[in-house]
Amino acid sequence: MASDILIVDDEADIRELVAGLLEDEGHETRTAGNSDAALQAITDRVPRLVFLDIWLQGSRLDGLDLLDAIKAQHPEVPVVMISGHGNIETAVSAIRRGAYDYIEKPFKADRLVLIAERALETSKLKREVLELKRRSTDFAELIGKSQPMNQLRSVIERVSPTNSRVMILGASGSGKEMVARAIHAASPRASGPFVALNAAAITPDRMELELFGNETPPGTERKIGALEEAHRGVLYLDEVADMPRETQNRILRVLTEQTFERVGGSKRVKVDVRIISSTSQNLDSLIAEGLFREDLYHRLAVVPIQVPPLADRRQDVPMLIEAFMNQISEQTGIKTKRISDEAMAVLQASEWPGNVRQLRNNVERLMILSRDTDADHPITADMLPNEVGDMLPRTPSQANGQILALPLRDAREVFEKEYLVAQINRFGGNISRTAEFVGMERSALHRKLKSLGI
Ligand SMILES: Nc1ncnc2c1ncn2[C@@H]1O[C@H](COP(=O)(O)OP(=O)(O)OP(=O)(O)O)[C@@H](O)[C@H]1O
Repeated sequence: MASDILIVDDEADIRELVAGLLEDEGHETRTAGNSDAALQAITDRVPRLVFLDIWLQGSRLDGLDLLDAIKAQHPEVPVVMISGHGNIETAVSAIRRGAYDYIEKPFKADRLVLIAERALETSKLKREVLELKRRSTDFAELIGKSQPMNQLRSVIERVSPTNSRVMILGASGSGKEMVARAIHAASPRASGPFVALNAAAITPDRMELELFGNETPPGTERKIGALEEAHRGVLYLDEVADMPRETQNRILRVLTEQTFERVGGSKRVKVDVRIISSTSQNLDSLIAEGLFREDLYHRLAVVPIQVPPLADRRQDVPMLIEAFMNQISEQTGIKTKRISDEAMAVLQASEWPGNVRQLRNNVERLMILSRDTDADHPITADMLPNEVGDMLPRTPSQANGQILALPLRDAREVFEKEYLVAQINRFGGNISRTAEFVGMERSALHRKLKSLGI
């Protein structure tokens, strides 16, 4: 796992030795010979790990004071103390003050590398735990075998290894963030961070702070912005169209210059971040209205990816329901249930304007509401939440009572047409499966469709 490591020691040969050993392991290193240079390096970009000498000769702050200063601003960054022979006690007290570990001079190369790997791994795990807690979902895998899903998967496979900026377009709840995570997981940045920022959930006045972080007086904790946090990883800008115009201008600068300024700061911070953005809005009209910068769109959407709404891949509904049931059962201990064919037909035919998220919420509701019913009793259509029934497409003839104005023969034809169109949609255009379900021979169904003009 390549990481940005800062080595602080007053002796140049120790600095070079440590840096050389870590670089041989594929890490990126920076060095500082005194406390001010170290603080400056941290200000330039927050490292993932610091090696810090306890005795910093000729420095404004000694090692322990510098440790305090680093911990005050960046409690999450692990610091490994480098101690001389005679100051093990000081090293132990450093651990009480928040150092991750210490290494004694003269040290063996293996031990140094091992401590670095362990410290990086621990802080990565901490980040991941935080991230998992924050995420409402545990799914790493995109579920669905429909043609639109297979197509989406192949686009993800092709775009992941590149460093191209991707813009994910699709309705709310359709799985845009999951796609972004899948790209990250399959990319060379997989071991780096995935930082998500939802522009729709942040007030415009906090936007810049969240994105760029700030600079505060020494000794006070400062906010690390999402861009800095995502160094060597991916920054996911969710609902990018909700970004204030002013922030759009600044993002555009970041994209052209690969550097940015923190709020209240004057220095340029350099980062290596792949940006994946998403929107559920129609960007063309926002661009036409002057609400979204067209040049920013072109920079962000080097590869646009469209995520299909659930209504365009109804065949995936049973598979999604099964996966959600298993997942919810694992999390809550509620047993999974069988769903009757009739209830499944309703679930598959519904419109799902809130897409996969809405489906998942309904599965959860269903499981909770039916938890006390007999385990062998399947979920039937009358047990479905009203919300599901309300989403069934209203056929035009039902909607305007037209059918009542027709003789039986014509009414039957209207009904057959609407019924078959709905079934074909439900099975994603697959005639064999539709025929099987409606109880007709495939060839008979073909003839029927032809005679009805479908
Ligand atoms: N193909 C899929 N397989 C499994 N779960 C999915 C799939 N698509 C979406 N989900 C689930 O649906 C929910 C919504 O997905 P996600 O947050 O990725 O959607 P989104 O399009 O980013 O939503 P929003 O527009 O609200 O940000 C999550 O719980 C996610 O796990």
